[in-house]
Parts: sequence; C-alpha cells; structure tokens
Amino acid sequence: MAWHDRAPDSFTATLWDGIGDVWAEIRAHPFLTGLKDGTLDHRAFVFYVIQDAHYLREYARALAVCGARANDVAGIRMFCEHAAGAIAVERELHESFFADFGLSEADVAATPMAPTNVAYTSYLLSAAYGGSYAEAVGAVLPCYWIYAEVGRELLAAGSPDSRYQRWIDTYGGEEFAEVVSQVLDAADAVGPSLSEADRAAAAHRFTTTSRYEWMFWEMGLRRETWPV
Ligand SMILES: Cc1ncc(CO)c(N)n1
Ligand SMILES: Cc1ncsc1CCO
Repeated sequence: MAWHDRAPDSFTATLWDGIGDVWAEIRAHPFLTGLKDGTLDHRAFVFYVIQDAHYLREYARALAVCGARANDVAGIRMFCEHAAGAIAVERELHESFFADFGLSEADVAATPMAPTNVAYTSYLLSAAYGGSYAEAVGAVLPCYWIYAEVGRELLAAGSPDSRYQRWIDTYGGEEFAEVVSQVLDAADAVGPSLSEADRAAAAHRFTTTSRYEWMFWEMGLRRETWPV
C-alpha cells in the first residue's frame, strides 16, 4: 500500500510535490494536533462534524459528476462507488457522532453551511462541471489523499479521546487506504495523455482544494460564522 509514496515521476507525485507548504501547515494545524493529544475543544469538533455532513453530501455530488465524465467503465464504476461511499460515511456520522451528541437529522439539516464550506463545495462543483475531466479529478483528489495522510499519521500516534480515535480510525484504516490507492492509480493512468496546459490546470485545481482542506480545519477550530 504505497499511496503516500507514489512513483517519483508519476502525475500524482508531481501534484503532491506542488503542495509541500500547504501539507506542512496542515500537519501542524491545531485542530489536528488537538485531535491527537485530546485537547481539541469538543465544541469545535461538533461544529466540524456537522459541517462535514454537509460537505460529504456535496462532495458525493462532485464524485458522481467525475463518474459521469470518466473515459472508461472502470472510471465510471470507481467514482460512482466512491460517491456512494461518501454518502455512507455521511450516514455513519448520524449513527455515531450525532447520536452521541444528541443531534437529530433535523438539527444537522437546519445548521447553515459556514462560509468556507460553501466556498469549498462550490469550487469543487464548479471544477467538476465546468473544468476538463483532469481538472475535475485534480479538484477531488486532495479530499481523499490529505485525509488518508492525516489518518495514517494520527493512527500511528493514537488519541486519548475515544471520539477522536473513532474519527481517526475511519481515515487511518485499510479500507480508506484502498479507496485512495484506486483513485491515485486512476489519476496516474490519465496523467501521461494530458496536454501540458491541462496538466497545469489540474495541478492548479489540486493546489486550490488542498488550501481549502487547511481552511476547513481552521473553520472548525474558529467555529466560523458569516460576518454579516
Ligand atoms: C473537508 C473534508 N475533506 C475530506 C474528507 C474525506 O472524506 C472529509 N470527510 N471532509
Ligand atoms: C469519504 C470519502 N472521501 C473520499 S472518497 C470517500 C468515499 C469512499 O468510498
């Protein structure tokens, strides 16, 4: 399982090389260090998980669009399975965390999406519908890859908080690692056929959504609200 260590000249390795600064900031983010050492304010975690339920629904839509646009049956099947998988993870949030917190389906639905969440999901859908297929894939990749890298690091460390550990287990586990390997292999299969301009456009999408990944944790930590 080498999704964190792609072949050096592969398209995905080039993409990852381009986000070195963003990845360094993500690893050091207080939301994640707080999950690891258990010091993260529970209110920030609850806020984040509610926002993530909204995020996963829109992310599943973006993956379904990638599925509709894929050039072969393997790509159609993979993205459609992952879209259904993202909805399954969203459903699990209701059965585990929201049940724990005493939050109903209606409570979650009635919570508005925070500004960063609106911006990130709007950007994903804009890339999925309006960009080239490579741009669509470039935009959805950080969601998979960054969470798998974060999960791997946090799983190795472990958390003293059982709820945070449960979150870590979702993304640090073998099942998610397998999903991420599949999508990175699919991206590397299309990489060599892309024009220089399309590769650059896809890399720009990848960098932008990586930045949104950092901003999503910042949104949770600050419990971001609309300023007006
Ligand atoms: C914001 C965000 N990015 C990535 C994932 C991984 O699925 C997630 N659940 N939420
Ligand atoms: C939750 C999630 N994140 C990226 S893909 C996916 C669904 C995996 O099947």
